[in-house]
Amino acid sequence: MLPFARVTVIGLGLIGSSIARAIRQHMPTVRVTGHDADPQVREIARAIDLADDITDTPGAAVTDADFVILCVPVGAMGAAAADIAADLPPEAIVSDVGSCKASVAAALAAALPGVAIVPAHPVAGTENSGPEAGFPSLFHKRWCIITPAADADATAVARVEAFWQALGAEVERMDATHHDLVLAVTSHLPHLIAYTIVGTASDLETVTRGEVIKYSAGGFRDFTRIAASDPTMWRDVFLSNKEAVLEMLQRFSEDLTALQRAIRWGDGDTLFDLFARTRAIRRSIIEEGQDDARPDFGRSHE
Ligand SMILES: NC(=O)c1ccc[n+]([C@@H]2O[C@H](COP(=O)([O-])OP(=O)(O)OC[C@H]3O[C@@H](n4cnc5c(N)ncnc54)[C@H](O)[C@@H]3O)[C@@H](O)[C@H]2O)c1
Ligand SMILES: O=C(O)C(=O)C[C@]1(C(=O)O)C=C[C@@H](O)C=C1
Repeated sequence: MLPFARVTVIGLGLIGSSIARAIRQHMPTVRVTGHDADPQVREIARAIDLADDITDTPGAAVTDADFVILCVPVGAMGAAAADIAADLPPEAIVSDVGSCKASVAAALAAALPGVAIVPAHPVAGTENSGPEAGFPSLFHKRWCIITPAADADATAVARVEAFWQALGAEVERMDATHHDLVLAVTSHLPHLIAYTIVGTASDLETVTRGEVIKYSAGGFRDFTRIAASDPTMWRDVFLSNKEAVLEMLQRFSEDLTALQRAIRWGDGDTLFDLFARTRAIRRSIIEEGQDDARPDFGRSHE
């Protein structure tokens, strides 16, 4: 049995449009309604036939929904939730896909008192944004972490879990604060490092823009992909997950200082031991099949 019959997606960018496409692929009888605050995005969504209906107002999108997923930047979650509050059917379940969970859970609870809220985070994405960047296999074999409050309705949680499993994801439940700490080191800090290194390289007088492009075939190129990620989304992530990111950044700075010292004092053993350990980590990730599902990594995305 399908977990939901009428799903509404608010925010039709990379993640929202991927969810709409994935529902079409995996649950074709489910009615999908979409809304985006940006009229241009709505126009594109209609042109590419992203959903059964694209509404001009958030209220009209949710009037008969049994499941609403907010797919807007984390800083806009509270406003997007407030926009649907008056028109939400009393039995509807609300979720989100935000990259940080504690701040979003607080914003949703404040805007939607009495509503069944089951926050989720599909740990899958790309550096691209907008309705045309999405693809239906984005969530295949990728983690989706759900972070229900301790007193959340068990049936609502099970239905949201079944929804993500139907889209091909592997679901794990986690406490929101723990999620934010884990993701600070596995996702947020790597983005901060990529933004920094690409910014630093382009600021250096000796590395002209031409040379950055010319010599970016190797490791630097991987950083430029991450550093091309959406500025609004990532500004919001760092402001929303401030405490956890600052804690991980402090730890990272200490480790970087230790490496700086090893280089200064010619301590090759320290460098070699770390690099051998990190190589093993990369290899175990590949062996576990947690490699990349993005279309530009050579997999089919239909
Ligand atoms: N991009 C990723 O890799 C990734 C992965 C997992 C989760 N997420 C999370 O998913 C969410 C969406 O990210 P995305 O990459 O799809 O971004 P995106 O920029 O591609 O799309 C966001 C869309 O939300 C719309 N929007 C903004 N405020 C709105 C509002 N108040 N009401 C309605 N629409 C509104 C924008 O017009 C835009 O079309 C974010 O919370 C992000 O943290 C992103
Ligand atoms: O692969 C990428 O481009 C991503 O940045 C995806 C990524 C990640 O850091 O893994 C980014 C943010 C999300 O919240 C989840 C996934």
